[in-house]
Amino acid sequence: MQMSESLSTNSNASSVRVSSPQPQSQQSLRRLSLCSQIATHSSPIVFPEKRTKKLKASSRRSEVGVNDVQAEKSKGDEHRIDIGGGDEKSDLLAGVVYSGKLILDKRNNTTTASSNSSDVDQKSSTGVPNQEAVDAKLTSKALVWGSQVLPLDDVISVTYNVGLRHFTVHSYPLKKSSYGLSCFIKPRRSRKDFRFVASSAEVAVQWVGAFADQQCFVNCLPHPLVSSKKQSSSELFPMDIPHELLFKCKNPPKMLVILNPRSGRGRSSKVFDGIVEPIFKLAGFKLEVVKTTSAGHAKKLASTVDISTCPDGIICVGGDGIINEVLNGLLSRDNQKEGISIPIGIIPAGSDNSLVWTVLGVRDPVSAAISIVKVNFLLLLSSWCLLRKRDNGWRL
Ligand SMILES: Nc1ncnc2c1ncn2[C@@H]1O[C@H](COP(=O)(O)OP(=O)(O)OP(=O)(O)O)[C@@H](O)[C@H]1O
Repeated sequence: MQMSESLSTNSNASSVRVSSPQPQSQQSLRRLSLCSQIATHSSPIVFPEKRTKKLKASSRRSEVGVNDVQAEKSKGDEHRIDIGGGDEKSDLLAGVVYSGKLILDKRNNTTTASSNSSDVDQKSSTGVPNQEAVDAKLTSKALVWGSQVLPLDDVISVTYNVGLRHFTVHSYPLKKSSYGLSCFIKPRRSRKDFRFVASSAEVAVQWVGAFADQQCFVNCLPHPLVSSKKQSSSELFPMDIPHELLFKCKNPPKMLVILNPRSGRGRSSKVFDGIVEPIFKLAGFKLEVVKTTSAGHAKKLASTVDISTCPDGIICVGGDGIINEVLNGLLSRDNQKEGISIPIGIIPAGSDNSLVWTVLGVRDPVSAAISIVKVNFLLLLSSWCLLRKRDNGWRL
């Protein structure tokens, strides 16, 4: 099978991580743009209607994160990437950062919410599926293969086992039923893993590196045979992360989680442990979780926590009350400047959650977790204060 890959640099790659300090004005602008990203993150991506009758009929079904118009197309069209179809779709398909041939291994794709990245790849066989390679490309906004489009906004991370030809893309696309009147219908996302096979291990590394360039977290794991005690052979399969991946992979964010176990009539711990923490783990986050023991505990924590232990932020899990406590705790710190500079994430797990929905436009815990993973934090108290003064939306 003839493979051809070409690597080009992406000048438009957005950098939304919080690690490097920037001048204050730029930081404020970035935070504002992040807030607006968050507000729109849970909105559905709607591809415009196709011109032909056949595709018009399927346009309702194409309003999904993973765009599957395959069923309506003839088999001859199967491996063609359709770039036409309107501005929004063209927007997703523009700005190619890497392209080549990939095989989607349908045998190993999972939708299990609880399985973690290493489970997925340990379970996978290393054999190559008997399927045809299709044209694939990674743009700054989406992964496209055949006629399928997976927006990068829905991608949490990529798992790669050193030395193998395959890699797995972990995503949380919106369920079809979540579209429509997004103001009234609770958006629902569920996990979907796509296992791709490249022409060689070197090409797989390049694909994974291209994902890393687009701010996707990369779980780099040893070769399955090396990690297996029985068949350990570090000489045959070096465990070292390929050099080209090493410098592209980012340090995972380190955050403090303050969880009110009484929120949401006692359901918040279940929400966090069952559906939220797996997303953060998949994205490589290092979390320290503290469950509050009484009213006022969250405020005390926020007012005294050593910020160097959670340099990337504090995530509040609960309802409006716990957010209120954390904000007040940060404002009452001896070093208030430090307090208002710490990024704050909110996972709605209370009984009402009106604050997070009103201010950030996110109301389900999965979408909120994905927003934090994709843009790294939700709001900054300093920006919040600034914005509240204006009283007309998220502007300076
Ligand atoms: N361990 C705890 N035991 C009892 N109360 C607590 C505990 N931890 C926090 N609290 C208090 O519980 C109050 C309500 O919590 P929170 O707002 O998070 O949940 P909720 O009432 O379910 O959500 P919402 O405010 O959205 O309706 C908070 O103001 C906080 O002071």
